[in-house]
This record gives sequence, C-alpha cells and structure tokens, in this order.
Amino acid sequence: MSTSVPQPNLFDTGAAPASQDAAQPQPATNTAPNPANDAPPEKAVKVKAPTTSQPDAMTAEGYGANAIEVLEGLEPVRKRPGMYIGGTDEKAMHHLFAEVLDNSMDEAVAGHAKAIWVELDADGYLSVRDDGRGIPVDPHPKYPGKSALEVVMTVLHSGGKFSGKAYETSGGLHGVGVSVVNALSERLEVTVWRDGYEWQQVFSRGLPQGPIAQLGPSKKRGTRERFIPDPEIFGENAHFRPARLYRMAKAKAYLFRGVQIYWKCAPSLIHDTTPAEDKFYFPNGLADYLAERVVDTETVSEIFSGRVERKGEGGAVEWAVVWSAAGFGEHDGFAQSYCNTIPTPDGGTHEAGLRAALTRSLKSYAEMTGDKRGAIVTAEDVAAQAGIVISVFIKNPEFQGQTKDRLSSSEAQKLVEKALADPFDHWLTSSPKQADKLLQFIVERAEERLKKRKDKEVQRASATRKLRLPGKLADCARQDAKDTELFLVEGDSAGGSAKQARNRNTQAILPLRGKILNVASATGDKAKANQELSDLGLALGVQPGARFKEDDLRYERIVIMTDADVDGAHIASLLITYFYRTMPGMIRNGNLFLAMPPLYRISHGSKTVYARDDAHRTQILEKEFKGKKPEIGRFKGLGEMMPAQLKETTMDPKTRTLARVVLPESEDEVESLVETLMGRKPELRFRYIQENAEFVSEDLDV
Ligand SMILES: Nc1ncnc2c1ncn2[C@@H]1O[C@H](COP(=O)(O)OP(=O)(O)OP(=O)(O)O)[C@@H](O)[C@H]1O
Repeated sequence: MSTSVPQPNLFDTGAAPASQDAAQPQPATNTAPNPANDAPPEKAVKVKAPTTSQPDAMTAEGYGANAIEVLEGLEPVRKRPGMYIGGTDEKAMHHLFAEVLDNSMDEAVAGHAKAIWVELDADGYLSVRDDGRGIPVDPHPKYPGKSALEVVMTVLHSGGKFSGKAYETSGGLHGVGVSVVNALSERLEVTVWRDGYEWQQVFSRGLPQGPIAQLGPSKKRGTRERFIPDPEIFGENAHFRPARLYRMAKAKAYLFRGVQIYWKCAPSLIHDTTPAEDKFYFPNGLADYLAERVVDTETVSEIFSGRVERKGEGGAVEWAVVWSAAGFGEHDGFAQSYCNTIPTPDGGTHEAGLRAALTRSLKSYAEMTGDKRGAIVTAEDVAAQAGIVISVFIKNPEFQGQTKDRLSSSEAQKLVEKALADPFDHWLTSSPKQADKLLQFIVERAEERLKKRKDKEVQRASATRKLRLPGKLADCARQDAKDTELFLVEGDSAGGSAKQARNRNTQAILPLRGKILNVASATGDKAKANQELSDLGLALGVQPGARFKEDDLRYERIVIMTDADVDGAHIASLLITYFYRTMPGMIRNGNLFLAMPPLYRISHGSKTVYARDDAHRTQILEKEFKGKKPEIGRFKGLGEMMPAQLKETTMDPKTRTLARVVLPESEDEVESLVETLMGRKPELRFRYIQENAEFVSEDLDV
C-alpha cells in the first residue's frame, strides 16, 4: 500500500462537511495568506499581495484572493462528480459499481481472489465482495491515527497500484475510484476479513461515521463494500438497474477466466428476464463470449481466438474475432476492447494493434497465394464486418480520463501486433479453404469501398452534367457547398489567371464576357433569353425555367471579381442588381461578396505592398515607405496580374479581404439604391460600390 500525493484530509481541517455548500469560505483554507509570514520572499516581490484578508480588500468585482477556493479531501468529487464519473445520470451512477467491481477484479487478476459476489438488496444497497487479500487495516505511516483503509476511502490518489509492487497489471491506477464511490454514496460500509479478524468502518457521503472497528475473529478473507448512491447527487429516483448490473458483472467474468462471479438480486427489484441468481464462469474467456454473441449469426469463418502471455514482463493479450456478411444485429461490425478488464468503449491502441496485425497477415496471405487483390485491402476493410473482442493486460496503462474510455499506451499496440501476427498467419495457412473464403469476403469489401469513393468523385461531375452547367465554368472539386466559392470574373483573360490562382478543391471560376444585361431595365423575356444570365443561373444551381431556391445554391460564397475601375464597378452593379431581382434571399443570407483587387503595386527593394485605391496608396506610402522612393505600378486590370499575385491579393482566403454585400433593412431604401445603381451615371454606381465595400469590409474579412 503506498500513498502518492499526501493530501490534507477533509476531516482534519475543520472544514464544513462535504454536503454543505463548499463555496462558503472556510477559515482554515480559504483565507488569504499573510504575505509577510507565509509567502516565499520571491513571491512576495512579484505578487502584489492584499494588505488585509478582509472581504473589502477584494477588487471592485468581488474577485480577489477570497474568491479562489481550495477544495479539500473529497469535496471536489461532490462538487464536480462529472469530472470523476462522467456525469450524474444513470450511466454515471452505474460507474460506481464498475469502480468497486474493478477493485475486486484487480485482486483476482493479481492471483489473490478466486470469487466475487455481487448482490443487490431490496433496500437498494449494492454489495460487492471478494475473497482477496482484504484492504489493509493497519495504521497508515503518513496519516497518524488513521488506518490504511480509512486513507484509501477518504483520500483521493491513495492506493496500492502506483508502484506495481502489490499489483502487476491493474485496472486501478489513479487511486481515486473507491474514494469517489464513498464520496457519492449516502452510506457505505466496508468490511474486511484479514489476518484472522473481521473489521468494519462505516461512511456517509465520504465522512467516517466512527473509527474502524474490529468485530471479532474470523477465518474468512477478502473485502466487501456495501453502499447506496446518494440521492442528493443522483436524484431521488435514481436506482441501480438489475439488468445493467447483471450485464456488467457477466462481461467482467469473460475477461478473466480465473474468476467466478456470483450474482444475486432481490426478486422484488426485477421487472424483466434478469435472473435473481446466477454464476458467471467462462473457462474459454473471450471466445466463449463471442460464441454466445454470434449464436444466431451466420459467419464467414470460425472464430479466431487466442491468448498470448508475455513471459516475465507482465503483459497479456486475449482476443476473439469473427466475420459476418449479414452483420451483427444492428451493426455491420463491432469492436469491444478492454485493458486490465476496464472497458474502453472508445477503443485505442490495443484495437489499432489488432486491426494492423490482422490486415498485415491477410495481405501477406494474399501475396503468398498469388492473389493480387490483397494490395487494396486496408485495416478499415478488415474491421468493417468483423465482430472483435480484445482484452489486454499491461503495466502502467495510460487512458484518457478517469472513466478510462480510450487506451492511449503505445506499448499496447506493439504488444498486440506482435502477439497476433504468428497465430493469425498460422490460422490462415492451416485452413486454406476458410482463409480463401475470408480473403474473398474482405477483398469484396475493399472493392465496394473503392467503388463508393469513385462514385462520390464522379457524383459532382455527373451532377454538373445533369444540371447542364455552362461549359466555361471551371467548377471546384468539392461536392457539397460548404466552404466553396464561385468567382464571377470580368473577362476571359482574367478568368484564365483566376483559374491558375484558385484552390481547385473549393474555388470555382465563371468568366463573364463583357457586361451582362441590365435586368433593372430589360423585359422579363429578354432577361430569360440572355445567354450570360442563364449561364450564371445554371452555375449557381438554378434549374432552367425554375425559381431560385436558397437551398439550391451550389456554393457558400459568390464573389464578384471585377477590375478596380469604373467599368468593373459597372459590371459589379449589374450583377448585384441581377441577384437582387432574382435571388434577394442569397444576399440577405450574406452569400454575396465583392473581391477587392488592388489597383497599385508599391515596391522598394524586396518589400511589396498592394493598395486598393488612391487613398490606400497615400496611406501606405506614408506608413510603410516614408522617406523612400518606391516603384509604383498601376494594374490596368485583373488580367494583367500574375496568377500568384492574384492569388495573394484577391483570392487566397488567408491573405485577401472580401467585402460582403449587405442590403439595407427597409425595402424602400433598397429600391432607391437600385435606382442609384442603375441610373444613368456610372460614377454614382462606382461611388456606391466603393463606399459600400469600405463600409462592410471592416468586420467582414473572410
Ligand atoms: N477489493 C479490494 N481488495 C484489496 N485492496 C483493495 C480493494 N479495493 C481497493 N483496494 C485498495 O485500495 C486502493 C484504492 O482503490 P481505488 O479504487 O480508490 O483506486 P485504484 O483502484 O488504485 O485506482 P483507480 O482510481 O484507477 O480505480 C487500491 O489501489 C487497493 O490498494
């Protein structure tokens, strides 16, 4: 029994019992330290310490040293149970059982216990007893006046599994489990039989109800914990479910063939087919489990199972795998994995190791038998329709979180890969008929997967065909609209540069030749007949002759990219008018943008800066090139820019600025704006776009 981080015990500090509101400042722990006496000198220099510990010395917001609480003993568990058991719902409450059962399993796996008794009484108390060594009851050297048992039950991070001396491969590892159960139980009684005596101590919500008592001589050995979860934590209606406990207990028995688990439940609590009494003992371990699970399933092969122990190094792997074309119940495939008998529902390195080993052996079997199709098989194909159960026993496992849902020890992957390689090679070669059938089955899975991927790739292309997209649209590869952009580019030559500058995956280019029809003044028929507009509609996802629906929009952003001159502004205004007339929802949803190509390139030495307009140029010259005589070039149009320049300044989401087109709230205002835009004076439109762009660009960098 070793204690890692000795912590001051809740019950010594004079702090309030855990059931009281822990937020109340406790005199012993929460008072601000007096810097003159307590703080180390270097800290006193750096930290501006409060001159008094009175509350009025706190900051104006009431947030000072007094607001920093230290939770002692088991207080943190009651205050934040979720951190320790993943919540306070029914699943979390059943985790209490898992913690206690795991301790008894650790005793069994270590070779000290043979049997475990699980019993749910009519009054809701659950007890777990084992015939192991019994939790030590002698006085703890670091906690005078307390037994080791009391320390284990009331001090977080106390346990006998840190050093690997008392247990070699254990599920327990944080020294937290049983103290958490104690903290969250309304009442918990621990009985220990060891060294010829029976001992008992009773706790309530983590607090001892008296010292440990010797009840008298006894020849038995082992530990029993009998507890009832605290309704203050789990709610009045929370009760253990017999069916769930039964399942959990049975699952444990499969995981260690050296243990017998006895189940008993008060019949008054059973409302389903759960037996009131049962015994779990599975001499073939996981193979027994899988066989029972697939009893009504047609399988592709026999169960491949085995157990390998790493002699002397304290590591073991046990597994059982089978494949089924029809799947397993509602799942195509499943994987159940365990480390030191702890379930790891999120998998981890042991599962990865198993998949890798099976895949490697299967591929080399294919190669050996001259079946070239083995080359396309991946671990995914192997696992897709497989029922997998794997259990590893390793020293010092690393999990994610106290609920240990995922194993992260890299050692487990190596151990499993190595352990499975020979047995699976042997299994395949010793029964070629079965191996060929399995290989054929898995190759078909791989071919299906490849076909699906190909179908997906051509789907966009065929969708393009179906939609009759305009021939000059250079579409992006991504199929769904998310994160995609369509650039409407002025002129074919700029369109060419844009095609080279784009990200093919997400950016599409539609070059527009010259000016599109002014829909504000054209008749409906004329607008419909206009090729440029119908191309534009098709590219956006509007079906010919149909009204635009916002969900049809094939891109997340539509970006108008025209030259930074009057003509460009005119084209942009024509496009905005078109969108406003045909699909105002698209603008209201914020899908329409203006690109902001630069007008000037200012360079000196190796430094180059681009300016959007004259004002921006003046600003840049003053700020960045003061006292220097830089070279200033004016772009005559987008088509003049090198693709790399276009990318950097206008198209690359990392470096560009876009201006979102927004509509004023009132419809009247919009109408008057359209008038402005579509009036006879191009300068008015130009000014509108410039102003609008600047107005929205501040908060709309995309
Ligand atoms: N049934 C038992 N038999 C013998 N010793 C036990 C038993 N239950 C608990 N212990 C002792 O109490 C210690 C603390 O148990 P606890 O459940 O708090 O933590 P743990 O099992 O070490 O780690 P974890 O927090 O990961 O469960 C154990 O390490 C073990 O030494």
